Amino acid sequence: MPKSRILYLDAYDSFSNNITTLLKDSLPVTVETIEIDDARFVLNDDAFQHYLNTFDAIVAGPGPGHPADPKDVGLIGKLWSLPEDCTLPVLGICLGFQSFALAFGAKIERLKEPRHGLVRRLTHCDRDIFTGFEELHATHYHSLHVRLEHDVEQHCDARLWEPSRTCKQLVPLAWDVSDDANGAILVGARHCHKPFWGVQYHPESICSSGGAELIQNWWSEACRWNAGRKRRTIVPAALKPSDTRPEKTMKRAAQREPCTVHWRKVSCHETVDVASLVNILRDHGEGNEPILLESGVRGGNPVNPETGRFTIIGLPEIGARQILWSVKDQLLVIEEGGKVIYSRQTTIAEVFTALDEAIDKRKARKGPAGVPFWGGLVGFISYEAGLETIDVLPAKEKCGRPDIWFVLVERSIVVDHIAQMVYVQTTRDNDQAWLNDTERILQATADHLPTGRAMLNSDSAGDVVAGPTQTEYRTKVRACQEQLRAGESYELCLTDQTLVRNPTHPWTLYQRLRRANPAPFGACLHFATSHTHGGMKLDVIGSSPERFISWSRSGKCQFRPIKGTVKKTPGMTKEKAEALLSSEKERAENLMIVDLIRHDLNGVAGLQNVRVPQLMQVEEYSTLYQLVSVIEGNLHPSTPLTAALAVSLPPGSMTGAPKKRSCELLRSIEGVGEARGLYSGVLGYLDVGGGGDFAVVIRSAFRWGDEGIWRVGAGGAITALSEEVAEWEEMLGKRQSLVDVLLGSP
Ligand SMILES: C=C(O[C@@H]1C=C(C(=O)O)C=C[C@H]1O)C(=O)O
Ligand SMILES: NC(=O)CC[C@H](N)C(=O)O
Repeated sequence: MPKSRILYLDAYDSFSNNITTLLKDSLPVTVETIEIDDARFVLNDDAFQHYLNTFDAIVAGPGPGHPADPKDVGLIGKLWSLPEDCTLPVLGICLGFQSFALAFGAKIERLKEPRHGLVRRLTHCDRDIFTGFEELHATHYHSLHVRLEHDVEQHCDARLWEPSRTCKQLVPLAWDVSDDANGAILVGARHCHKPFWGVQYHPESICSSGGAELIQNWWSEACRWNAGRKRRTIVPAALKPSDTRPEKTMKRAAQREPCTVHWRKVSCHETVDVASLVNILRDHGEGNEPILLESGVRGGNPVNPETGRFTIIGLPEIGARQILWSVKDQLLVIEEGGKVIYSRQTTIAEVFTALDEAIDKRKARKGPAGVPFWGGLVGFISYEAGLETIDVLPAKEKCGRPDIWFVLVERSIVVDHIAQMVYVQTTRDNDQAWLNDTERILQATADHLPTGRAMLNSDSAGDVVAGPTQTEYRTKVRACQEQLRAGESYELCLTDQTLVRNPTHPWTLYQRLRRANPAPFGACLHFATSHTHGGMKLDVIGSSPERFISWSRSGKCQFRPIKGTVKKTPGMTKEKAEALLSSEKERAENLMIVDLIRHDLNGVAGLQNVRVPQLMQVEEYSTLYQLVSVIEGNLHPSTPLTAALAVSLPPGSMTGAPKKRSCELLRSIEGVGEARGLYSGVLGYLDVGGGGDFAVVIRSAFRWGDEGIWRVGAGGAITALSEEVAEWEEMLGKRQSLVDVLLGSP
């Protein structure tokens, strides 16, 4: 027997994949998803009705915007007035519920205080789709609500469960009566005789209880209705490939013979000082700048042993292969040996395929066990490249520099800060001489690497060239909150840029930064092309605390979003920070991003078992306390290397939710004359063994060679509960360590 079929109508929400996963996990069904503006159906009601006949039921999803705006609800708006013989059971969630209620006479109004990421206990009628629940906790993401004109004063009044005078067809099923500011809010209802149900909360959220049971209750009701009507679902003919939403994966390159990693291990009796090691390697190198991805150390221990155990020093040869792409000209360029060896206009999806193939070609099966990087591609993907993956156009005049830039690293040194071990590695054949030499140099110095005495070259003071004023920033916070109140977004990560001029050598500046703010994702890199973009140069110094994504060679994929920040002012302790970060505001900010990242992960084809092993724990960094969650899933061995990365850009912690609408809004609110660029993008590596690790580019500065000016981005998540001054101060706190370093006043 073919499985029952549910259609999911996606209103461009950042939680949709969590809902479809919940449906698939809780019911014996297949789920097909289309967007609310699917071009096959928006102007063709016959085709839509024909298509609907191939389903047993529909879930109309949540999303940004207003249910009365056809652009926001699209096809969802057509469900409520279908001809009798086409009607089928629908569950509306949030926006979907509002659209349903609006169609039957309810008023949709703004809440006095929007509720985004807030978890509340519901009062329900214990029947219909709410049968069998004792306590039900519900996560809310809404600014608008359904008003039925109940003239009920008492929350325990039996009339709560009766239709109101003005809206006789809607039967209330659940309320939230815990909200003093907003009064009683309708959170569940059904139509008195049509097969329409709706909830105003998110049953799929990690913090909602009873999601699966609610869905099962609804499915039983839906099946009963279908059986009562003897409704027959038409089994669809085999769908043409163009009829299904393309899976967001790319082709996998054909398997080749595995490459070999040659390596040596040098043990050190003292803590390895990375700066000294880099200085030695620079002295002995061929003039090329090492690429440093450093795990910061404080008092001899990694600042975060879980994400920051290893330091990677890439030693690309002069003329090493580089892969570049920019949003503006969509040109994929490969340079090698100082020449352009490939150049073609491509979509960003093809760039990911090119990166996959570049690694597949060099795939290694064996190398030092436990060392996460054996060689591979090191580089970044800008925020604007991320926007491209979700069809948000960055203002083109803001682009033009490389948005994706990776350099091939064949020789590398990896420091294991816990085992006090240094690995010398090469993926080149016939590289024994280099291995021997480097091992010898490290052996000779290993036991007396000068700790913490790295030489600082001459340096100058810097000056701030441009940056936001408090008034400007606060105006932008207000603009964000107006959008939040209107239901256009649940959370917006507002950012701004400060420009600092300082001609000091980047390596000197980085050495200051690593001492002032050791971080698990420290970075110092210098990239340069020979031809592409007219001979482009880039310097980055970074001290990011935030992992975006990592995946192990065996396919364990992890995200570690940070959301929630407390500055280390005098007298601030971890206990006090924990108390502050346990506030509803901070937890709501974090929860929204956890749900968003679960959605991103649930969207990776073949990925299984999305879980949240750590929900909102306080972690301590040099200058801040941060609230951190961990989301994991298992990648299938056949999943292309960059698949999970490609579907989850730009990082949700730098956008807000829902991601697409929030990015569109931020584009106009931020209005900075420049792209965010590397800031808010990701930086890290793709390893020839099959793993990868990328940080979110924050607490970092970058400089394009032609400018001599460092850009420091900083910002924070704005929610309805944010306070203007506190947001301004949070932004200052986040940029401070970088600005201090660049001004020369650590
Ligand atoms: C926007 C920044 O940081 C992001 C926002 C955070 C927040 O709102 O609490 C925390 C970490 C980052 O994801 C930044 O550092 O500039
Ligand atoms: N989660 C949602 O679907 C939100 C619906 C609507 N945009 C609101 O804010 O009320």
